[in-house]
Amino acid sequence: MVLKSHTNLLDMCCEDVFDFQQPLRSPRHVVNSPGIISDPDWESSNDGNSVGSMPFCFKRKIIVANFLPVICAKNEATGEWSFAMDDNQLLVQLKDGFPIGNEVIYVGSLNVQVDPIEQDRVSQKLFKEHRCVPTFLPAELQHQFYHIFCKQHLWPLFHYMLPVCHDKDELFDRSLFQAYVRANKIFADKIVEAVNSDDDCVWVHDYHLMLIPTLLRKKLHRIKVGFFLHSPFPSSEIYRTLPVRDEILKSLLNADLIGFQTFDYARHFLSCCSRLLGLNYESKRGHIGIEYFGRTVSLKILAAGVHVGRLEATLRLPATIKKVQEIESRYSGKLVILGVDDMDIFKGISLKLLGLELLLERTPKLRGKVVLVQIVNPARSIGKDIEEAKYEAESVAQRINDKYGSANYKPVVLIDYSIPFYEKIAFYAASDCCIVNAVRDGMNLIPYEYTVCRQGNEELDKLRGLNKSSSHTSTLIVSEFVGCSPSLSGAFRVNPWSMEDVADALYSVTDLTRYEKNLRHEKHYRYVRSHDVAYWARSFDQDLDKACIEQYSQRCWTTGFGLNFRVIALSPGFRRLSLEHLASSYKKANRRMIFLDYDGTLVPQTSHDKSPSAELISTLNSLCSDMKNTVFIVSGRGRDSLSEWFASCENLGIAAEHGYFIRWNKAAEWETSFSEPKESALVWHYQNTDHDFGSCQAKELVSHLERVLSNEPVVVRRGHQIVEVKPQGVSKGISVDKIIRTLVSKGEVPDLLMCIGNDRSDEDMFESINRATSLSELPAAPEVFACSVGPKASKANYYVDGCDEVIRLLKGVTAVSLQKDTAGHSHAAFEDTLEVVS
Ligand SMILES: O=P(O)(O)OC[C@H]1O[C@H](O[C@H]2O[C@H](CO)[C@@H](O)[C@H](O)[C@H]2O)[C@H](O)[C@@H](O)[C@@H]1O
Repeated sequence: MVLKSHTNLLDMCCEDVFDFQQPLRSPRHVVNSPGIISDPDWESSNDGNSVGSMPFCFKRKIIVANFLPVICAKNEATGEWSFAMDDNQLLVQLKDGFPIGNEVIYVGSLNVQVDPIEQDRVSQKLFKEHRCVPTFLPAELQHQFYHIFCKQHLWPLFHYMLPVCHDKDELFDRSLFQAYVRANKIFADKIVEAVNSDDDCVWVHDYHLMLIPTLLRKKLHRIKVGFFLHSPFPSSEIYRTLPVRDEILKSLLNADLIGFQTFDYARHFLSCCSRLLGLNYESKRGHIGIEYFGRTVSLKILAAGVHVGRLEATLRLPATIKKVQEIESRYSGKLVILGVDDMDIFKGISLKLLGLELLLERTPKLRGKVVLVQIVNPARSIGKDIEEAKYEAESVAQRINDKYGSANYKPVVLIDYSIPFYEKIAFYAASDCCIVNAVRDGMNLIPYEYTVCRQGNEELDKLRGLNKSSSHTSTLIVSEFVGCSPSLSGAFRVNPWSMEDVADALYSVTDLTRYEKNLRHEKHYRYVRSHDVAYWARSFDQDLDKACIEQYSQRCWTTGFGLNFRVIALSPGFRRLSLEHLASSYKKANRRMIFLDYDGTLVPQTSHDKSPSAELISTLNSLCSDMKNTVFIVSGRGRDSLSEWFASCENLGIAAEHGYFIRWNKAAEWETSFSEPKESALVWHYQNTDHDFGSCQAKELVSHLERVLSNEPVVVRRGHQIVEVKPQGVSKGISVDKIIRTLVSKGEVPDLLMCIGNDRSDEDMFESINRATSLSELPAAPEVFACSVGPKASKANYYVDGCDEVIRLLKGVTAVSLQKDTAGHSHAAFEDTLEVVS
C-alpha cells in the first residue's frame, strides 16, 4: 500500500526535474515573427521570413541588448520603414568572433516608437533583412523602464553613486521595478521565440536586462545563457542599498557565464554574492566559479575591444582624409587635445575643462598654443542632472574662452551637436592627445579608437611627409576610474577629481618628445590590435561553451517562485533520500552502521543553543536500542561537550575531534589514534563575523598557517565558517574506516552503511563508506546511504533538505525496529510514524 504520506515525501523534491544528459531534441519550436502562424517544419517554409526558418544545424547566437544595432528611417510620404545595420556598433562587430556557420540573431528594441498596426510588418522586414527580432515596449513602459528605472536608478547606482535624494519623487518606487520586470519579460519572450535548439546560445548585454537569465531559464531550463555587464559593478556597500538587490543577483546567477570589464567589478560582484547571499567562490587556474545550488556559475573578466578594420576603413575614406587635412590646417602650430564623451553626469567633462583652465592659468606660455576640442554626443537620457551637467560644461568652456581666448584663438571648442562618424574619426587622427576624464565608466573604448586612428594609413603618411611606421604617435590621458585604464600602461593616469592632477598630465603631454610619444603609441597600438572586438567575443563565446559543459552532465531540478526561480544541479545519481526507500532497505538489513555528523546535521547551524534536544536524544536512544545497529556521532567537536550532551545515550558511539578520540559506548574508555594523550586540534570559528571579512581572513589564515606549519605533522583545513589545524592522519573518514574495520574483524559484517553530514569534513566520511563497498574483507557489498544535508556538489549519493528532515528520517526508521518488538502491531506502528514524519 502506498501511503499518501509517502507520496508527499517523494513529491517534496521539486517543481520540475530535468536531465541535461537527455539527447538533443529536434528544434523545440519554430517560431515566426509576430503575426505569422508557426510552422514546425523549417524545410517547408524556408522563405527566409520566419525566425525559425534556417536549418537548425546552424547554431544560433542570440544577441540580446536594450537597443537593436539598427538605424531606422521612415519615409513620411510613403509610410515605408527602412532599416540598416549600424556597423559602427559593438554588437554588430562582435559577429567576427563567432565560428563560421553560426547564425546571429539580434533581439532588442528600436530607438523609435512604431505604431502597433505597423509592428507586424516591421518585425517581418527586420527579421528577413537583418535577422533582428524587435521588442515593442509600449511608450509608457519604455519611459518607466529605460528613462526612469534604468537611467535614473540603476545607471547612477552602478556608477557608484549612492541614492541620496532630496526629492521624494526620486526615491525607489516598486512600480518602477515592476516596469523593469515587465520589460525584461517582453525581451525574454522574444528570445524564447528565437531559440531553435539546445545548442543555441543566448548572450545578454548590459544592466538594462539583468532579469533575463531568470525569466528565460524559467521557460528554457537548459538554455546556454551568458551575460556581459558593460557598465561598472559597484562595491557591495553601494550595491546593497538597492531594494531589489537580491532579485538581481539571483537572476544573474541563473546565467552560465557572467562577464565583467575589469577585475574590480568582478570582485565587487563576488563580494555581493558572498555578503548578501552567503555564496562562496573558487578560483582555479584563472577561472572563477561561484557555487550556486550545485551549479557552478562562471565569471569572466574580459574588457571589450574595438573593430580595427572598421576604423581603418573609415579612415581611408576620401571624406575622412579631407577632414583630417582640414583639422590639421585649422589648428596648425597648436597642440590639439581631444575629448569625446556622451553628455552624462559621469563623464567628468567640466572637471576636464577645469583642469585645462588651471593649466592655462599656471602656464601662460601655453596660452594660444593648446586647444581642447570636446565632442559631446547627445545625452541618452533625460533629467535635471543631465541639464545641470550640460550647463556646467558650457559655462566653464565659456569662462575659459573669455579669459584666455582671442579673436582667432578659442582654447575650448565644444562640438555639442551630432557629427558623422567619419568626422569623429578624422578628429581622432588629427589630435595630438586624447583625454578621457570620466569619474566612472565601465570600459570606454574612446582611447582604443583614438589609438587605431593615430596609426593612420599610407595616404595620410604621404600627406604628412612621414616615411617610417615608427613616426606614428599618440598620447592618452585617462582617468583611473574607467575600465580601460589598467590596459593602457603608456597613458597618463589621472584622478579626475583633482584639477591639479589633470593640469599636470596636460602639461606633461605638451612636454613629451616625439620619441616618447611614439613608444607610448606603439605599446597601446599592439594591445588594441590584439585585444579587438572579435577577440573579446570569441573568448566570451568559448568560455560560455565551457561553462555549460559541466552543467550538461548534471541532473537538475527547478525550484522557487517568481524571481526566486533557480535551478538546482546535482551530479548524476544524486537524489533525495526518501523515507520509503531508506526504510525498506533498513528493514531488510541485519547489520547496520550509522554515522551521523552533529552540527548542521542533527542541530541547525543557525541555532544558538547547540545542545541536543530531548527529541534527538530519544531518537538516538531508539536507534541504539536496536541490536542490529551501531550508531556513531562523528563530530569535529571536543569529547567533553559531546560526552556531556550524550550522557543519557548509553549505547551511542562518539568519534570526537574528527575521530581523534573514539568511544564505542558510554561505559567504554576513550581511544586515541596516538599513544600520547593530548587534545588534538585548534579551530578558529568565524560564523559570528561579517561573512565577507571572515571568509577573506580565513583564506589568509589558511595560507599563512600552511606556510608556517609546513614542517609540522598537521593539516590546515577550511570547513564551514571555520579554519582548523589538526594532526595529520586524523579525519572523519579515517575514523569511520577504523570503526568499520574493527567491527568487521569482530565478525559484525555490515550490510547497510549509512552516513549523514553537511560539511566539507563529512565528505571524507562519504568517501570512506563508498570505498567500504569494495573492502575485500566483506563477503558482499553493503548498501550505502551517504547523505548530504542540503543538495550540493557532494560525494554523497543522497541528500535531504535540512536537520528537521534528518530527524524525521531517523525517527522513521526507528519505527522499523519497533515493528520487530511489537510484532502484532508492527504495520500500524510503521504507518503511524510515516504519517507523523511526512
Ligand atoms: O545609455 P544606455 O542606453 O543605458 O547605454 C549605456 C551605455 O552603453 C554603451 O556603453 C557601455 O558599453 C561600452 C562598451 O562595452 C563601455 O565602453 C561603456 O563604458 C559602457 O557604459 C554606450 O557606448 C554608451 O554610450 C551608453 O551610455
